[in-house]
Amino acid sequence: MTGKKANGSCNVAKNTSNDSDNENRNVYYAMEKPTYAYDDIKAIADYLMERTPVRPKIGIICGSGLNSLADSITNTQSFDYENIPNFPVSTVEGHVGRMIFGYLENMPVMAMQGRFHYYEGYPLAKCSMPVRVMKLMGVQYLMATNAAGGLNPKYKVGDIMIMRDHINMMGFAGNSPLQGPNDPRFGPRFPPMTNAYNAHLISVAHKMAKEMGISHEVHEGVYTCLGGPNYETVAELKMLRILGVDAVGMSTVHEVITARHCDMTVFAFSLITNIGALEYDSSEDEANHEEVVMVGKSRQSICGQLMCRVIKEIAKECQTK
Ligand SMILES: O=P(O)(O)O[C@H]1O[C@H](CO)[C@@H](O)[C@H]1O
Ligand code: HPA
Repeated sequence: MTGKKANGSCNVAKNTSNDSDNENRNVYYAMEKPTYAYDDIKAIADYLMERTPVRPKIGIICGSGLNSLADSITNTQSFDYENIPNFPVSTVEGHVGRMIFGYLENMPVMAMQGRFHYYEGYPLAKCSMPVRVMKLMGVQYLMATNAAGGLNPKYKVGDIMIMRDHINMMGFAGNSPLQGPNDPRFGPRFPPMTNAYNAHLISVAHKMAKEMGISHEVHEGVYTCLGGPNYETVAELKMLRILGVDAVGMSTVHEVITARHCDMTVFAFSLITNIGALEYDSSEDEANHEEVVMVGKSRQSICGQLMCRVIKEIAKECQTK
C-alpha cells in the first residue's frame, strides 16, 4: 500500500497487473468521492491476515453502546482502526474503534467494535468497506447489530427487533454503497435484495429467544436507515410508520447491501433504545445519544447472549455440513 494517505484517502493509484484493473482504478479515482478499489481492500485484508492466525467465518458489527458483544470472544487479537492502514476511524461515542479476532462458540470470528456512519462524513461505500474486508478474509455470515428508535407501538425500550427487512431510504435518494463501477470479484452489478435477511437464522433467533424466556421482548420487523445525524421530526416518523417501518436508525442498511452483494448470509437485529415521538406533546423524551448508549450498555448482556446462541447454532450446522 504505497502512495496513499492515511484513513482511506486513496487518491494515488499504484501499478496494477492488467489494463482492466487500471481502467477501473481510473474511474474510482476520478469520482468526486474516492472509494476503495479491490486491491485497496485486499491490502487491508492481507495486512490483517498476516497478523492474526484466525480465519473468520463470522463477521460481527457492534452497534452503539453494544461494544461488549465482543467481550465473550476468546483467544483474541485486536487492532485499533487507527493502526490499520487505510482504515477509517470511528468518531462516534459508544463506538470503540477496534477490530477483534478470536473464537465465539468455537467459531472463528471477527468483530467490529464500532462502525462508520454517513453523517461522520464517510461515503456509504467507505462506511461498508469493512464488510468487503471481511469477505476477503473468508467471512460467510454477517451478524450486524444497531441501536434504533422504535416506531411500532408494540415496542418498548430495551426490546430487540430481529431485522426481517429494510427500506433503503438513502437508496431512494440515489445514494448506495454499490454506486460507481461494479467489481464482479465482489458481486453482480444488480444484486437482488428479496432475501436480504436469512429466514432460517431469523427462525433460529426466535427459537433461542424462547429458550432464553425473552420472546415477549423480541420482535421481527422492518428497519430503515436515514442519513442523520439529527433525529427525526414527528412528521418524518409518522411518514416512516405509514411506510411500514418498525425501527429507525442511521446504519446497517448499507452494510447489509454490501454483504448481500458479495453473497454473505446476513442476520441482524436492532436494540430499541428509545421510542420515536409520533406526537408533538408526546410523553417520550426527545431522542438523545446518551440515552441510546446507556440503554445499549444496559442490554448488551442479553443481546450478546442471543447472538452467541445463534452463532452456536451456526457452528452446529457447519459441523454437520
Ligand atoms: O446504528 P448504530 O451504530 O448502532 O447507532 C445508532 O445510534 C446513533 C444515534 O444515537 C446513530 O449512529 C444510530 O445509527
Ligand atoms: N433515530 C435514528 N437513529 C437512532 C435512533 C432514532 O430514534 N435511536 C438510535 N439510533
